[in-house]
Amino acid sequence: MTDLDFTPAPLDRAAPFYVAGHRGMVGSAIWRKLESEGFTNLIGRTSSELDLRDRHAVFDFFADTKPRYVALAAAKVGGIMANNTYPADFLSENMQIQVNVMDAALAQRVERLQFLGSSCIYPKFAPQPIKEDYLLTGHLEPTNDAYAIAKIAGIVQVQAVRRQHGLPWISAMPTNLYGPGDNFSPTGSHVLPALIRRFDEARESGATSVENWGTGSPRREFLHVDDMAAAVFHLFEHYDGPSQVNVGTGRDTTIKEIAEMVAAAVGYQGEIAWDTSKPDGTPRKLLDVSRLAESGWTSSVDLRDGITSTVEWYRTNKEHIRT
Ligand SMILES: NC(=O)C1=CN([C@@H]2O[C@H](COP(=O)(O)OP(=O)(O)OC[C@H]3O[C@@H](n4cnc5c(N)ncnc54)[C@H](OP(=O)(O)O)[C@@H]3O)[C@@H](O)[C@H]2O)C=CC1
Ligand SMILES: C[C@H]1O[C@H](OP(=O)(O)OP(=O)(O)OC[C@H]2O[C@@H](n3cnc4c(=O)[nH]c(N)nc43)[C@H](O)[C@@H]2O)[C@@H](O)[C@@H](O)C1=O
Repeated sequence: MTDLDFTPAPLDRAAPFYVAGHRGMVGSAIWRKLESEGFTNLIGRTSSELDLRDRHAVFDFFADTKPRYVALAAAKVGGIMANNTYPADFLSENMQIQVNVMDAALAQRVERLQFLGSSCIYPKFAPQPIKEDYLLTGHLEPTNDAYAIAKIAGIVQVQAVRRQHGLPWISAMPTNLYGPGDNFSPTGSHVLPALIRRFDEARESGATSVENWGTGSPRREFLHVDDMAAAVFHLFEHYDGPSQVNVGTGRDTTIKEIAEMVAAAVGYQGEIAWDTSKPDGTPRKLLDVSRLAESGWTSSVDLRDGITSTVEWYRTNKEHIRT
């Protein structure tokens, strides 16, 4: 694949910048980051104002607002159980959202677009740490194959637009994320918010045992969402290439260790048990983040500090969170 005649440069702070999914955990963090960088023309729509599955509405929206930059952080998102239970929804809704947004952005010749995928695009048993080049070299993890296929299609759409239309769009592949604005639904969420809520409720009720899913032995890499937003902004200004870029910390930990960190952060002192009838998912997915580091960015939020501040955020906001 040939590269484009384009050198990344500072973005124009006054240009219209659409953050798709600006109320979600990642989109809201990107919005905060852009505000702090001085952007004055941010555009956001909730899903009830603009359903991104509605192709005509999306084309009208892009024609009206004519964004120059787009961060595509709108998606149907969930943890291992949600992905495993509703694969048809995860595939169909994500395909519709990303195809509509990218087609409408192409119609308006949007200058810079960044598509967000996920580390689950890589083969279940990929060598660790996982390099960008390992994409499509093996079978996917079955609990999230439908979601992963939609995300892989998004990467290929970005590459195809670059090749056919010469627009310098890019893709970022985040590892597991957490932080303020997360989804704390007991059945639909990812592991960190699920455990924060479960352990905090156990501490409040005086429960002596808490049961988590799987064996606790899988390893995961966790990145704070403020770091993610900083990486997205960095890539807009410093990266241009057809390959997706991994975004993570380069360090992972077992789910058992995560449970112990969360228990300590919330002050829960009872037993930690494991329901091995629930799926473990992929055994390990540690990203190789050297491409991102070479472009000049590394993460900064320490995991224990990030968990502590997320527990504080949860306690302050638990009356209003998504359940
Ligand atoms: N959370 C994680 O651990 C990870 C996330 N990612 C990726 O990051 C991106 C953002 O995820 P995250 O912020 O966690 O997810 P959230 O669920 O927090 O946010 C998703 C956002 O997408 C919007 N959205 C969903 N469906 C539609 C629709 N039909 N029309 C319009 N908007 C819609 C929602 O809008 P509204 O609130 O208005 O309904 C919401 O703001 C996704 O692409 C995800 O795949 C990647 C790796 C890990
Ligand atoms: C970001 C990523 O998110 C999902 O994949 P995942 O990495 O498996 O993420 P998870 O956070 O759901 O689980 C991580 C691990 O933790 C264990 N676990 C224990 N107890 C709970 C628990 O209570 N909830 C959850 N969700 N997991 C739990 C769980 O069994 C697993 O071993 C996919 O949607 C995928 O598509 C994707 O992109």
